[in-house]
Amino acid sequence: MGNCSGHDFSIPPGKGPHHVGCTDLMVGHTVEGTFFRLYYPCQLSERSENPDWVPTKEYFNGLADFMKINRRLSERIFNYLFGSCKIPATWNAAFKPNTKHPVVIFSHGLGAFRTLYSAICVELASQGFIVASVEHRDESASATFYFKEKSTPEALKTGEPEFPLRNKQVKQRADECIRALDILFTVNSGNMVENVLKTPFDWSTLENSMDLCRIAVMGHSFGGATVIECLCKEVRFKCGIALDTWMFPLDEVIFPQVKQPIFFINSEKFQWAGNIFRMKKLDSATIPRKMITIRGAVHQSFPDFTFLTGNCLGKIFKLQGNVDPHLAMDLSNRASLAFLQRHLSLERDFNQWDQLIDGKDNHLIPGTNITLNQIKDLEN
Ligand SMILES: CCN(CC)CCN(C[C@]12C[C@](c3ccc(C(F)(F)F)cc3)(C1)C2)C(=O)Cn1c(SCc2ccc(F)cc2)nc(=O)c2c1C=CC2
Repeated sequence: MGNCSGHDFSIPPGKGPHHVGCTDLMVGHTVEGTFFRLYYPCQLSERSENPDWVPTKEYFNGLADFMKINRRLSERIFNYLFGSCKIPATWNAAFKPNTKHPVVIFSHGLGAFRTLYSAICVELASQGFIVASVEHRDESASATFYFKEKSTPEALKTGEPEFPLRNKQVKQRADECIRALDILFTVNSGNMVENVLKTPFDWSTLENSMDLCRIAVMGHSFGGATVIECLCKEVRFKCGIALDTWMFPLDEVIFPQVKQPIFFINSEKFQWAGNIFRMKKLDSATIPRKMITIRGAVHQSFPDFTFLTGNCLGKIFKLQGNVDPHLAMDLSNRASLAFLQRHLSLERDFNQWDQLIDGKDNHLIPGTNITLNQIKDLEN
């Protein structure tokens, strides 16, 4: 693994039995198109060219804008810190056609983009999943690109109420995840998809490779809200895993329409009573709804940044809590795999981590750290 910034901070490789490949697919030239990064079990290839973690420097500029920091200064800092960072996967490696693979669609958070959750996506692919990490064009990504000017620019104007924009965005995000799923269905049935990006990956090798009865949706923060919206709209998603979900964009009127199991995996530091109160509205006596909290974790414990700076910067930028980043990620990924085995009826050994779904671990809290009376104050 290459060094990211002088120190040896790199994104951990997958722990599963499969080598991991990754490639990009963009269908349609405009902002209405679909754009995602695919992580998949691949054949061992002698050339191990790993793709850059951040695809182009425009993304660093977008990130700077999102964080409201000066572009010139931050571009140099980001390049110094992360410019040489690689994703632990082989770019455009040949797909490994043997069994049918379960599928996960991943939705990034506000200000993020499709490559920032590769520790999660690579782990899932190494365990035999095909993962499509969508790049949203709802103006919630730090940056994205397409090849034709878009219709009308829109962002939150000062004084404008936030909910209507965020609710519109979460609906668009869900549509983009469903469009990505439709494209995977097309590929699986052997039909051609026109990839606007000229990547040397042969998509026809994915024909009949996906187990399209075993599909889950997963996301972080705004992406967690996108999970709930997706489950409501699309029954092909058999379950959802929502990482440190931001519930604000969701209209609670859809909650009774969500019939699939949901797993809320929260950080200890990000959550607050109002947000937990909304998650609890999805509690059900009949449908499996689970929640765990990772002790000492922060919001950034889920995206890749948590691995890429030392403790000092990690603490300053709140990219690391007071839990080891690798431990937090392992707990989240293993609990996720156990939940996916249970609700996609996989024949694997992920049930070895069933205890984590109930928060039975020193570094986990079953449910939430938010005390009930904090939530009760909101009830009346
Ligand atoms: C100025 C914007 N301000 C108001 C919204 C809050 C900005 N903010 C906290 C940040 C993202 C932060 C970040 C990244 C990266 C470095 C770096 F130094 F490592 F590069 C540092 C510092 C800045 C932590 C969040 O938005 C938190 N958050 C996120 S963070 C998703 C993300 C974004 C960019 C990434 F690179 C990685 C991950 N996703 C959500 O869906 C939601 C929220 C809040 C509510 C809903």
